[in-house]
Amino acid sequence: MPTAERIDGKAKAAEIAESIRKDVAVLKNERGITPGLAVVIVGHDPASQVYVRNKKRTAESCGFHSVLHELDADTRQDEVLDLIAELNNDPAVHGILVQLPLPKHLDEQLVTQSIVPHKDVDGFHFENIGRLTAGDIDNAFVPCTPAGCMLMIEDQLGRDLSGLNAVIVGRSNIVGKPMAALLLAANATVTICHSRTKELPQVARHADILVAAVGRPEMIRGDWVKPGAVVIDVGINRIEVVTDGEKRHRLTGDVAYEEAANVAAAITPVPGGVGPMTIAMLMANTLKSASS
Ligand SMILES: Nc1nc(=O)c2c([nH]1)NC[C@@H]1CN(c3ccc(C(=O)N[C@@H](CCC(=O)O)C(=O)O)cc3)C=[N+]21
Ligand SMILES: [Mg+2]
Repeated sequence: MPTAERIDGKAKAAEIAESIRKDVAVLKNERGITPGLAVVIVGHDPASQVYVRNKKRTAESCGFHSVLHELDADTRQDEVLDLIAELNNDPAVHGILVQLPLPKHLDEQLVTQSIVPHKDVDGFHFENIGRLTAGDIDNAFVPCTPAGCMLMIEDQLGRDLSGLNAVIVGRSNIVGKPMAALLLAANATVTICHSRTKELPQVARHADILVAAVGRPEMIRGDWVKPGAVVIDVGINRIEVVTDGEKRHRLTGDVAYEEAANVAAAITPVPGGVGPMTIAMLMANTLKSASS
């Protein structure tokens, strides 16, 4: 029997969306502002299309103005940059998100840095990364996935993580690095691990807060987890399983859930954990942009 609390990201995200919906009504009534979110997707990757549709649906349920720009996979870089320039200048658009990954012929860095920082609701612009890293968090857009993880960690442990060891497995610009900045700002002692880290299981076992963001299905086993730890599973891996002779796809995280749940105090499931919280934080960032 797993003893850990299952952290319900889906339910928490729904509560956040409900609260945003109320704030949007007030913003419309008092200032005549409707938050606007523009999502740009290039190409036809099925997983990306699922995420983008989720984002659009949630934005509409929050009362936002939501526009989806679907570009062909062979769209030229200058055409993408022209669209972003148009959205940068559109007063009805408060947030711009370009879905990653982009097709190989496009320069992701050039594209993400072309979004004006005050509409960069993904928090990928260097100005927002700089503010976050320098501790000017209130004036930054914080990347949505680590922001969502942080809210779930706060629910478990409070806002001051003094004396606690946080271990992040994964060093991406989108998750690992901003997650480290947020945990550090909350006074945790932070270790970032990656594929070149020696004796990873041993390092992980020191974690009071373990964040898994590697993109390898169920890599983190039960015996990597310190008893009583809070485990945040950022991984979203589609794996093939065979049930009754039929091939199916199943979603799984970077953590072997059942094993870890026997040791941890609390753990996020996949699906229904970090994913929905990521979308909720995108809505929160867009509302913040429209309000300021
Ligand atoms: N510019 C940009 N910003 C992003 O924030 C961004 C991105 N590009 N590219 C891809 C990743 C991934 N991502 C997810 C968001 C929600 C779920 C989500 O809602 N997941 C559901 C399950 C959805 C399913 O069935 O696939 C869940 O975990 O419960 C997953 C993944 C945002 N990303
Ligand atoms: Mg994000």
